[in-house]
Amino acid sequence: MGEAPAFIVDDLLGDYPNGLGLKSKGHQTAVDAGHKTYVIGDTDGESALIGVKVLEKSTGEWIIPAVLGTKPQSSKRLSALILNGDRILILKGGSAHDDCFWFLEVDTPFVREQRNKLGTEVVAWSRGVVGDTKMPIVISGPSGVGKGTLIAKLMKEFPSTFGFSVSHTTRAPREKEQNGVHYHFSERSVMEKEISSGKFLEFASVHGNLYGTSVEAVEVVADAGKRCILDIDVQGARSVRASSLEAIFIFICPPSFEELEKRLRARGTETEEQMQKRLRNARAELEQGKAPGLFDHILVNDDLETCYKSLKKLLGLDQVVHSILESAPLLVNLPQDHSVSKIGQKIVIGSKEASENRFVLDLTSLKGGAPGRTRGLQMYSSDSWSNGLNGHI
Ligand SMILES: Nc1ncnc2c1ncn2[C@@H]1O[C@H](COP(=O)(O)OP(=O)(O)OP(=O)(O)O)[C@@H](O)[C@H]1O
Ligand SMILES: Nc1nc2c(ncn2[C@@H]2O[C@H](COP(=O)(O)O)[C@@H](O)[C@H]2O)c(=O)[nH]1
Repeated sequence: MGEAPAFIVDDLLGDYPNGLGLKSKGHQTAVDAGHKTYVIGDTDGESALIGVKVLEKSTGEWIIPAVLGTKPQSSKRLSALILNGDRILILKGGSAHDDCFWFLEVDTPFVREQRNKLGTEVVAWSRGVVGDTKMPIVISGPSGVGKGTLIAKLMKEFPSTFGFSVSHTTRAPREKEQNGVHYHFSERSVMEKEISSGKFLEFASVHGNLYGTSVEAVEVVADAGKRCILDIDVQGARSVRASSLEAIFIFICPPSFEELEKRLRARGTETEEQMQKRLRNARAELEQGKAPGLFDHILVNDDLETCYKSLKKLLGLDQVVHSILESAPLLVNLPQDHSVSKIGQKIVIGSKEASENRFVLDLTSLKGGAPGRTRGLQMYSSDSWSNGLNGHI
């Protein structure tokens, strides 16, 4: 719990009631959700990032919540509205199309889970991505099976489609491994501290070292408009499966245990002792990989090209791609001074300067959310909507 600040919410806000259950005053906005009021914006007058304070209305107490996810940069004109009682849509006036829609999750399953875990008030940011970016892909399997090789082929053939989630690890870098590219190489004490502060989507002790996927690692890929690939062990896959991140889970098997050992030896990156440890763990992982409900697909990596072809097939990469024009989403920057009104799952956004410029933000097909990005937002001009092209009110 924070100290009561030297202001009350009505002093901060109140000039711009807009009929949406929110009040905003330029750099700040306030939204009611149940018995709490969320004050969002320039809350300390100093930070370049959007801050959040929570007023518990029944007690009049102010709470400074733990804020998860990448925080948005502040904006001079913020609008906000509550959706389904569990998340707040924030519109950042004067921002580019890839930075103007954000969701502050206040009571989603992820936030509730983190609230229980951290024992404190929690909110989580998730940037809204316009268009149909597909859900992340988790690739798992024993050490040496060829996960990295398959992922490298995919990234090489489809560089603008896929992005790699760069994990953190306490293991020492191998020759040719670059910090920030293959892994974020970390000190154990630092990584443990970051784990307890909620920075990681999942983490596990693997072959004697800590490995983990930060929320940011997944968000960076979504922000680049790419589909995220995670190369993680079976424990990590289980944690992601239990988390709120929707993903497709693929397990890679070797054709035989002998072949797995041969590949690991031929790679020549491990000492004999480490290799024995990895091979011991591989037996357990191969058993766990078959656990019902954990993996959506199992691929045997015998002949590399055949396995790669199967991987592409299950990711739908062998299908005819729609024309770019057909699938390209409408991307517009948000005017600084804008009006917002909500009709069902559709948000009508108008420009105060050019009244003919009105757009509809359609939230009907939202996917994902914190941790990670909120995908599936659709934008179209209000003309195409009123002409009946995009469904009825
Ligand atoms: N189908 C295959 N046939 C023969 N060799 C392969 C095949 N796939 C990968 N390899 C080789 O096996 C070795 C291990 O592959 P890779 O490093 O991709 O495994 P990995 O699953 O990512 O391992 P780790 O989990 O330890 O990172 C590499 O030397 C790679 O070139
Ligand atoms: N649970 C997680 N496992 C991870 C992560 N990053 C990598 N891994 C797995 O660790 C082993 C060993 O990798 P190596 O690079 O040391 O050979 C392998 O199975 C990876 O899939 C992670 O973030 N979380």
